Amino acid sequence: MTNIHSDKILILDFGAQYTQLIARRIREIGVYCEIWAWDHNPAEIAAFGAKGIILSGGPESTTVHGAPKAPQEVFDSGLPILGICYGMQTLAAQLGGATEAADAREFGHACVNVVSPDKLLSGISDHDSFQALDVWMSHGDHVAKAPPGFTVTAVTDRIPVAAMSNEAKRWYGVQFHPEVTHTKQGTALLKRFITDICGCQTLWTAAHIIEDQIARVREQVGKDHVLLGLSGGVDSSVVAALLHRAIGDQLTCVFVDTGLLRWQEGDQVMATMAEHMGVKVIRVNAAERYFKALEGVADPEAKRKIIGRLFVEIFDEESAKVTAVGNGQVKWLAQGTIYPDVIESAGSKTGKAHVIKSHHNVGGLPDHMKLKLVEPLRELFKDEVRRIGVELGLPRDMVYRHPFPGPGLGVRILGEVKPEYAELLARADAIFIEELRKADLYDQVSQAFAVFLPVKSVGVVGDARAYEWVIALRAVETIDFMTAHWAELPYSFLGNVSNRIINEIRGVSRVVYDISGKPPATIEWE
Ligand SMILES: Nc1ncnc2c1ncn2[C@@H]1O[C@H](COP(=O)(O)OP(=O)(O)OP(=O)(O)O)[C@@H](O)[C@H]1O
Ligand SMILES: O=c1[nH]c(=O)c2[nH+]cn([C@@H]3O[C@H](COP(=O)(O)O)[C@@H](O)[C@H]3O)c2[nH]1
Ligand SMILES: NC(=O)CC[C@H](N)C(=O)O
Ligand SMILES: [Mg+2]
Repeated sequence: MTNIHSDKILILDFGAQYTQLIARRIREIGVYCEIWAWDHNPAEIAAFGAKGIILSGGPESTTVHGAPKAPQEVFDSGLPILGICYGMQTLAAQLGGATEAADAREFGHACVNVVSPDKLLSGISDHDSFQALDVWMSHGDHVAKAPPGFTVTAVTDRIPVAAMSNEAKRWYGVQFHPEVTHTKQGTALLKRFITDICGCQTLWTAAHIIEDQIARVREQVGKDHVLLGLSGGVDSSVVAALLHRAIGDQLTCVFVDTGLLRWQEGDQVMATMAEHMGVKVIRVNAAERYFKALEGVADPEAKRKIIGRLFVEIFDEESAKVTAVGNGQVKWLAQGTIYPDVIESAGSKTGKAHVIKSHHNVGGLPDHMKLKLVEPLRELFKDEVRRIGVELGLPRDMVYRHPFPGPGLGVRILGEVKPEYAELLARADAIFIEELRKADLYDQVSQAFAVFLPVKSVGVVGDARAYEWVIALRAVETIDFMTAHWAELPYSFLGNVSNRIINEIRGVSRVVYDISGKPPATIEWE
């Protein structure tokens, strides 16, 4: 980002899936921050002028020889340090404590008992009668012994050190993840660290981010014409509004009907766009092309790559047809890529995270693209994007729509994609969404959809044997889509949806409900 007048926090990234989330929380609190790889040139640390340093989590293990370490400059800086998960483990390992890999793994919710409140933890609790925190954990290793000079400030019933600190040095460590929303007091803890311990002022706001991005886009594209992949979803609609404001008629949008969209979505998207956006949109009907390219392909990553490649091919073709405004050339492809797309595809700037799945708009991009990318939301999260959308004046319905992945039904039909499966799934999905709206549950879940399982199961329909497909329903509650709870929808509601799907859609004999959290499951099935 551009130079701004704000106190700063430096995050050193050890490759956690959640590193960007730490940055997000800090920006939400109103403080500017940057993420650097843990092995970034340490000589730059002092010059950066941070008021505090956060060491992120990460997939490596400090118990293995050659594990990543915080550079000595971090300790020499005299700044407050907060180690999170791996970050705390490396503090322990580097400062004379001990870590071990044991069976006491913790994934998901844990209750942390505060045994010796310090400046970070004092007065923060989820319970009235004793001081304890409901937190989110994701670790296999743990700190077995705090280093000299450190006090163990919290424990769980599974691990001996859930938090520790050396208050004289202002060095803190937590095994849990304060940055994820499922750690209830997480933001309070981070705020405590950033404002009370590091002494930062909270002046970095959402309006700043819009201004900053508009300035950056103008600088980046100059007088060139930009083509935007517009899906009708939240992210690309917000990009459309942002670019419209930044570069006006130097923008043309392309909406691709992949045949893998929600039921009758193509028409709806075109209607909404014409009504609200006031930008030029070209619709490309490409269903046959997608089905043909996906024929016989069952592997999720392979499917994602094919879908991504076709998107880019189509954008490339369309760019040749556009009558460009400005200096007469389409040079840029804009996309509504947001941070979760990037991090799960291991495209993070620091390159330390592991691949979870290749989002079509990130991992799926071919090496030699004719167009260059403009992705103003690339470092932001969904709720930040929504706030920006509201600030830019987009309609509420559009901004609060459930997200829909670019590969669409392509990753919700497990295994090989066939047109008949897509139709059946789109219809089942439409029933589920319609019922959610009717029951006033749509806004209470963050994302809901149906999944097609290529599994046949026996049923009895009108006294006759049926041997048909299975539909899974998925609904989750989440703020940032990085972690999620399955939604506890009422049984009667689920029963009703199941009845409708089985009765109204020929070829489905069974409906199941997905009760997996993220982690370990992802939101989409592929
Ligand atoms: N059918 C499509 N036509 C054109 N571009 C698309 C299409 N689907 C996805 N894209 C591009 O890929 C990007 C990523 O898709 P993604 O689904 O994550 O975002 P979105 O559709 O804009 O928002 P949402 O997450 O709310 O669905 C989009 O922002 C858009 O640029
Ligand atoms: O545009 C997209 N292209 C993709 O390839 C893709 N894969 C997942 N998603 C959406 O991202 C969020 C997190 O999903 P996962 O937990 O399945 O990774 C959820 O909201 C998913 O719907 C995608 N969006
Ligand atoms: N999330 C983390 O930082 C995990 C740290 C380390 N890899 C462990 O499993 O304990
Ligand atoms: Mg989408």
